[in-house]
Formats: sequence, structure tokens, C-alpha cells
Amino acid sequence: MATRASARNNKTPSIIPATQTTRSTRTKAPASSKTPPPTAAPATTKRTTATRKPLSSRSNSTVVSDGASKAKAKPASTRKNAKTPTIPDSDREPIMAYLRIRPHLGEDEPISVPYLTPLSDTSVRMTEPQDNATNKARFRTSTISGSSLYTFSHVFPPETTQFDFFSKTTLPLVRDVLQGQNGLLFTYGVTNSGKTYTVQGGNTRGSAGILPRTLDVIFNSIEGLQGDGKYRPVRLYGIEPADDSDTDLPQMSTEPGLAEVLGQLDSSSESDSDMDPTTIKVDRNYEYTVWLSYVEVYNEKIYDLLDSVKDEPSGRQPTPRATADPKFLLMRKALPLRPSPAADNCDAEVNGKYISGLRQFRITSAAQAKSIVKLGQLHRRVFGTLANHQSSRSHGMVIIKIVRGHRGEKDDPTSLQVSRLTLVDLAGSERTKHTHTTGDRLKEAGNINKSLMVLGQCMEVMRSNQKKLALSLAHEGSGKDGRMDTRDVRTTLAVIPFRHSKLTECLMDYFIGEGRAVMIVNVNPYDTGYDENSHVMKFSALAREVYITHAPAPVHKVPSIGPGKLQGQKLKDLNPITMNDPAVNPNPFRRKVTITMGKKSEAVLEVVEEDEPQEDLEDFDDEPSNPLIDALFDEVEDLRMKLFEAEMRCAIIEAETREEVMREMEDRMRLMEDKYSRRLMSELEQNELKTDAKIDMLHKAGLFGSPMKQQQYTAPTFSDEEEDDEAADVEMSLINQDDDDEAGDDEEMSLSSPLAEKFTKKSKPARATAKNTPSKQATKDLSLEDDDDTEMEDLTEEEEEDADNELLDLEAEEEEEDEEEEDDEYVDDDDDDDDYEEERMPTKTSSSKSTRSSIGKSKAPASGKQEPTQDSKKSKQPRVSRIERDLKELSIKDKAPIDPDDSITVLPKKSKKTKKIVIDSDSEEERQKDEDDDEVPTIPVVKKKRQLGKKPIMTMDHIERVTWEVEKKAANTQGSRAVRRLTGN
Ligand SMILES: Nc1ncnc2c1ncn2[C@@H]1O[C@H](COP(=O)(O)OP(=O)(O)OP(=O)(O)O)[C@@H](O)[C@H]1O
Repeated sequence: MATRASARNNKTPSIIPATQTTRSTRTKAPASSKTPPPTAAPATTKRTTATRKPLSSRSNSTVVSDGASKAKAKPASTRKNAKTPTIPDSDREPIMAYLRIRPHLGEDEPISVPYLTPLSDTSVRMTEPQDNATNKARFRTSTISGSSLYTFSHVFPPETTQFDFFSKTTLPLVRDVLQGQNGLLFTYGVTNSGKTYTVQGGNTRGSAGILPRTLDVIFNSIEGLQGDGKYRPVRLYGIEPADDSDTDLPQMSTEPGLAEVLGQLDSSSESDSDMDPTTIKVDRNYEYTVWLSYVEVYNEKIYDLLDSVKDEPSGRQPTPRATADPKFLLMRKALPLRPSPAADNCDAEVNGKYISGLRQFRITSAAQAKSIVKLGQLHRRVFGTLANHQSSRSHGMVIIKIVRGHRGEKDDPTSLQVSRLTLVDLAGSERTKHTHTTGDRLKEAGNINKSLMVLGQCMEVMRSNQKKLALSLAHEGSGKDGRMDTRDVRTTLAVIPFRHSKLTECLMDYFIGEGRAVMIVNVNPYDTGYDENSHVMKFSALAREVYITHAPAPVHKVPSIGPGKLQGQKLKDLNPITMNDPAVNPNPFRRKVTITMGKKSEAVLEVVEEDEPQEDLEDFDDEPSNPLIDALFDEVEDLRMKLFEAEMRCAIIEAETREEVMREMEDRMRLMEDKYSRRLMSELEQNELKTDAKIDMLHKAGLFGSPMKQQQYTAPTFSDEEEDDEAADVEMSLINQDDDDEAGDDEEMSLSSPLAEKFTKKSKPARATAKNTPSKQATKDLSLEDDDDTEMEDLTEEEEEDADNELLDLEAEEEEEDEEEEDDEYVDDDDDDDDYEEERMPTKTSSSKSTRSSIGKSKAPASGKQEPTQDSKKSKQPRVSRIERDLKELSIKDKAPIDPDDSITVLPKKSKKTKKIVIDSDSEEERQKDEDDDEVPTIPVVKKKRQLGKKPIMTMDHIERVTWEVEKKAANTQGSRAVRRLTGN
């Protein structure tokens, strides 16, 4: 009874000075635990303990909260010895941060390997997923570290059941609220991380979330102890007499059209029948009444989700009902936040804010409470803030108030105590850049981000303030008089920006007042938002460093219920909220909501949201106001707001710029790729054309294929072999080209190629020269099969002589050109030219020395060497063997064994794609002709069908054979320059 007396004393005016002392003591509370007490400290601490915990001391509950046990375990006297500045008083405890890892839900998940690994009960490692293909970070675009370690109050792995999770995280808060303490629980995480599942639950049996379980446990525990509900809670801590309307539970809309829409959305699940059997032992000397409200914070406005939803047909065209596209106009009005009067809680240093006009319902059973919550969720959906398959776009808050009064003083409202438990299902914390939202959605996303960002800022400021305070208290006694005045420090503390967002404004009293806060961090480790989840984890780390005073909610101390009653009356005047309300915002926010009801039908609703009335806010502000301070504060707020908006803009611009730059880079890369592939193709084409041109030149020179020409090779060399080799190579490479293109290209090339022209120039004089040599006759005997060759034969002697002279004139010029060609990218040209020269050599060998040398001179500079080296021959050897192999293959294919003595003709092929080469024996006539020639060995001719030039070419066997013959002759004559060149001498 003594305790109760002391509790009563709190509400007497004489206590007020003591209360003021208590305020400062409360701020100093950490000091008492960290530093040796100043002389006045014990008294104040004692007084605080006596005034702030009157009811707990009377509690006969056997279930003692952790916090209470801590407080008991560490009495004020012992706590004073603790000196570490960063360790808080046991009256305060950090925000508890629990991590819940969402399980893998199936194949739809974007990644299958989680990037979060629990290391212990309290720590996890987060490792950025790697892209297997590139071995680079898969999702990261920012500079967040690839792997980080995070610690929590507890880590719940994916397999944690709802029951276990509730028992470890929420049950202590439920216990507290039944003992008169406030509690806050909020879920934080990106969309699809399991926040709603955690709070509301799933559809399967046993998957009920912490909210239904909380309701179950409360009603299990207070069974038989429910009060008569004579008084109802108002504002944060106020009490006023209840009336009959409090027991009228909210109903689903009575309007048939809307009821139909709501009815279709209202689905039952297996978890509805879940009942959590947990019971907490409570003080049975008390009676308890439970009140419930449900609000959502959407677009920086607070709406009552239990307010009746009505269609407002007035002021608009009637719309067809019950059609496939019914249209309703729903109106709702935002509720204002008002400062809690100091009189409601004299102990409080700073009072929080309450939601003015919020409806609350007295509930008597868990089932009733659950149905009300369900209705609130329906309203959330009907207003489009809890869309079917999208992220919740509002913060949902269920506020459970428990009014408890001692049974012996049932009719004394001043003995009543109001405690609150708020469960918040925050909207997804993803950023705008990921959602690609525009217009209203962008505004929504901006507001969601804003409120979450402000929540983070508040925590940041609270943490730094607490650190500052703790540090200054650690140096207590260092002042002039040996005492530390914390007021000096307090003046330097930063203002916590609660007012920057509605969410933090609503919750501020939990942070600055008494109570406990639990943060549940939901993470989906299979989500692509690695960066977002990293931010969530960092946020939780920040929250864990913020300390909150752990103390029971104050007992209602106001002797008279007058102000409350008046205020309650005023509040009632605000309900029901209609468009007729005089304080309607002139610019209500309109938006459309489409609700899918089954597969076929959908309902289109138009929602009009009005701002909260502003004009009567001051009427409720009980705090003494200083205009200057208010103006300054507003200024600060304004600036902060601007700063915040600028930051938001910057963040959005940064995200957009990054994306733009990325897109631009991608485009450029694509262009470059195109450009290079085009260039590559054109180079290939040019190479092909050049090769064609060279082959053409060779043909024009009559060095390929004709049996008559073969007869000219009296001094065959390996150069010929190389040439043949190369020609065969070229042929094989060209054989896959398209037939149609071929002839045209070939012809075109032979005309357009500068080399071809050059060759034409050269070949004529060369032939002319040959005619003037002793071997002229042999040259004349050339019976070329090709028209080109025949043309060449048709040259008159005069022309040939002219050409010969021209050739000499051109020598110097060509030398220069050839030197330039050496630097040309097509280095092979030189070899080819050289080959050409080599091929010409047999003819020249039998011709005059001067002619030979002139030709040799004209071509030699092009190759940069006078004679082929042994190396170059070796390097060409593989080609020779390839040709041999090819020929063998062909012979096998055609089942015609190659006889080196036979002349083989490769007939023109009709299609290159068939890759078929027909080998024919030379005609009997030709063979006879060959045999008749005594002077030169007969060269068996392989007449291959050349794809471009369509001219026969020689094969290896022939060349080898001729070479052998020539070597034999050369050994005899000892003078053949060609042989010297062949052997590399
Ligand atoms: N622990 C869990 N066990 C099984 N399923 C889960 C769990 N957590 C979440 N889910 C499932 O994951 C999906 C997404 O969860 P939920 O809707 O709760 O995410 P959310 O974070 O609330 O998303 P939003 O922010 O968009 O509202 C749901 O289908 C839910 O049933």
C-alpha cells in the first residue's frame, strides 16, 4: 500500500517539483551507472525509482521481464560504480535487433545460393553473389564491400518456426505490456523479405504471425481478469470515461457494391484457426481491458484503417454498379498528430505525439481482435496500399493498449495505467531506382524512403547524443567545482529529427520516453537486391547502438478527468470523417485503385485522400510555446527538410545518371563491336580479293594448269611447288564460298585489283622478254588452254618488244613500290610476289640472262629478298603435305588412285559446298604430246577446277617430279641459277 500511496503522490501538485527533478535524473541516469555519484545523485535516483516504478513493485507476477530482473539485479547503489561511459545504465537497453532469414521459396527465386550465411546465433556473413560466367559481382553497382560480418541480438535461420520466432522476440514485449510497460516492434527489410509474413503470418496452419499470437497470448493471460471498460484510453496516457460506441465494433461496409468488393477480398486461411496457447502469468490483483487501433502511414499521412469505408456518390456522376468494371469513390481523411499533453505524463521530459481522432475499439477476445485486424487489412487493400502482388506501400501499425486498474480501486480513474504495444509492418525499404516508378508511385516510394531514412537519421542522432552525454558524464568532476553540469552538454545535443516524417513522429515517444523497442530485420538472401539488403543490415547495426529507457509507463496522474473528457469530446467531433467536415483540405489527393477479384472481374476504385485539418492543432498543444524558439525550430525543420529533399534528389539523379552512363557505355560497346566486326569482315574480304587477284595474275601468266605450260618448266624449282602449294591452299579456302558470288567477284577482282593491273603490265614485258631469249621458241610453244594465255600468245612481236622496254623503265618505279609494300599490312603479298617470280623463273632460266635478271630485279625488292631462304621453304612444307593429304583423300574418295604419271584434271565444280573434286586422267593426246617433247621432262598436270579463276593448277607430285628432273639437269650443267636458288646457294 505504501507503494500505491507513493504512486498517488505523483499526481499531486506537490510532486511536480520532484517530477522535474526526476526529468533531469532520467537524463542523467546513465551517469549514475558510470561514475561515482555526486552527493545529490543517490537521492534523486532513489526518488526516481520510487516514483517511476510504483506498480512493478507491487507486482506479484512470477513472470518477470528481463528488463525488470536486470533492474532488480543491479540496484542503483551498485550501478553507480560502473564507469565505462559507453555502457549504459541498466534502466536503458539497446534496441533489440533480430535477424530473420527468409527461406528459399522455389524455383522462382532469382538466385539459388543464399548470400547470407549464419555463423553463430548472433552473427552472419553476407557475401555478394558472384556471376559464374564473369566471376564478377553479380548485382552490385555500388561500392559496398563484397563480404561483411553483421551481428544481431539473435539470428533466426530460415527454418525457424513462427512459434519460436514469436516466443523469442515478441513474447517479452507482451509480458511487458501486461505489466504496464510500453513496447514497440517493427519489421524492417526490402520487399518480399517476409515482413508481412512475420507480422501477420501465412496461410498455412501454424504460420500465424506475431500479431495474432500476441492477441492470443494477451487474452489467454487475462482470462477472467477483464475489466468492465468504464474508462477508455485517450491520447498516449490519458483516461476518460468510455461510452457505448466503444463497444460497437467496426463493420465491413454496409453498401452492397462495396461489401461485394470487400467480401471477395476477404479470404480465410488455415492459419485463421491457429491459436497460440502461451499464457503469461499476470498480476491477478488487476483488471485489464484491451483496446485496439489500426493505422497506416501512407504518403506521409496517417489514416485510420478501422474507420468505416463508404462510397461517396455525392458530387460526382453516378457510375454503373455491379458491372465488370464497377467504380467507387472512396474518401478518407488523414489524421493529425498532436503533442501529448504534459499533464498526461508528468514524468516525461519530452512528450510524444498521439494520433488525434484515431478510433479504438475495446475488444474482449482474441477472435474479435483478429477479425478487426483483418478488416483493417481489407481496408489497406481497398485503398491500394497493400496490393496483391506488390510491395506494401504503407507502414501498417497495430496499436494495442492495455488499461489496467487495481481491483480495489476500480472506480478511481487516477489509479489506472495505460500501456501500449505497437507492432509496425514497415513498407519495403527498396529504393526508387530499383522500382522504376514514376508519378504517384515515385511519390509513394519517395515518402516510404523518406520515412525510413528519417527513422535512420533519428537513430543516428540519438546514438551520437547518447555517446556525447555518456562521454561528458564520464568526465564528471572535471569541472571547476568538481561537478559536471550535464545541462551544458545537453544544450549541445542535436535535435532528433522525429518531426521529419509521420512515421517517426508517431513512434517518437518510444524512443524518448520509456519502453522497449525491438527491430526485426527481414532478409531474403535469394533476392537480387544485395545492396539494399546491405543497407538494411547496416541500419540494424545502427539501431543496436541506440539505447532506450526501460521503465514502466506512467500511471495516470491527472486527478480530474476533465481535460481528457473535453478532449475526448473534441476528438469525437472529428468522427465520422466525411467530406462535410469543415476542415477539409482544398487539394485532396486523388488516385485510382484497381482491385483484382478472381480471374474475371476487377473493381476500379477512386480514392480521395484529404489532408489532416491543421487549424485546430494549436488548440491541443498543451506545451508552453515560445514563438522565437518555435520559429527557429521551424526554420531548422524547414532546412532539414530541404536538405533531405536535396539528398533524395541527388540519390535519384545519381541512380539515373549511373543507369544512363551504363546504357551509353553499352551502346558504345555495341557500336565498337559492330565497327570492328565490319572491319574484320572487310579485311577478310580484301584478303580474299587480293588472293583472287594474285591467282588471276598467275593464271594470266599462264603458270597454272596447262599441260603445254607445264612443258615450259624446264627448270622447275621449289618455288613452283610453293606457288602450287599456295594456290591449292587458296583454292581450299575458297572452296566454301558461295558459287554465285564467286564468278562475279573473281572477274571483278581481276579487273579492279591494282595488283592485277600491275601484273598485266609486268606479264606482258616478261613474256616479250622471254620471246627475245633463246627460250623464246619454247615460250611460243606454249599452248595455253586459257583464253588469257592465248591472248598473251597473240601479242605481236612489236608489242612484246615495247613491253620489254617498258619493263626496264618500270623497274626503278617498281622497286620503290615494292619497298612500300613491305610495310603494307598484307605481308604475305611479298611472298606471293616472290612466288610469282619463282614461278616465272623456269621460263627465264631458259631465256637470256639479261631478261631473267631484269624480271628478277623487278620482283626481288617486293619480297625483300633475292631468293627464298631455307626457312621459308620449311615453313611452307606443311602446306605441301596438306595438299598431298587432300589429294590422297580425294583419290580415296573417288576411288581413283593417284598415279603420279597420270595427268589429273580437276574438273570445274558446280557447287563449292559439295567440296567435290573430280580427278581425271589427262587425254591420251596430251600425254602423247608430252612424250614427244624430248627436251624437257613431261610434267603431269593436275587439272583442278579452280573456283575463282576456273583454271587448272599443278599438283605437288608433278612439281616434285619436275624438281627431281631439274635437279638432275642442274647437277649436270652446274650453272643453273634457278637450281642455285632452289638449294639456297
Ligand atoms: N519465414 C517464411 N517462411 C515461409 N514463407 C515465407 C517466410 N517469409 C516470407 N515468406 C513468403 O515470402 C513471400 C513474401 O513475404 P512477405 O509478403 O511477408 O514480404 P514483405 O517483406 O512483407 O513484402 P512487402 O514489403 O512487399 O509487403 C510471401 O509469399 C510469404 O508467404
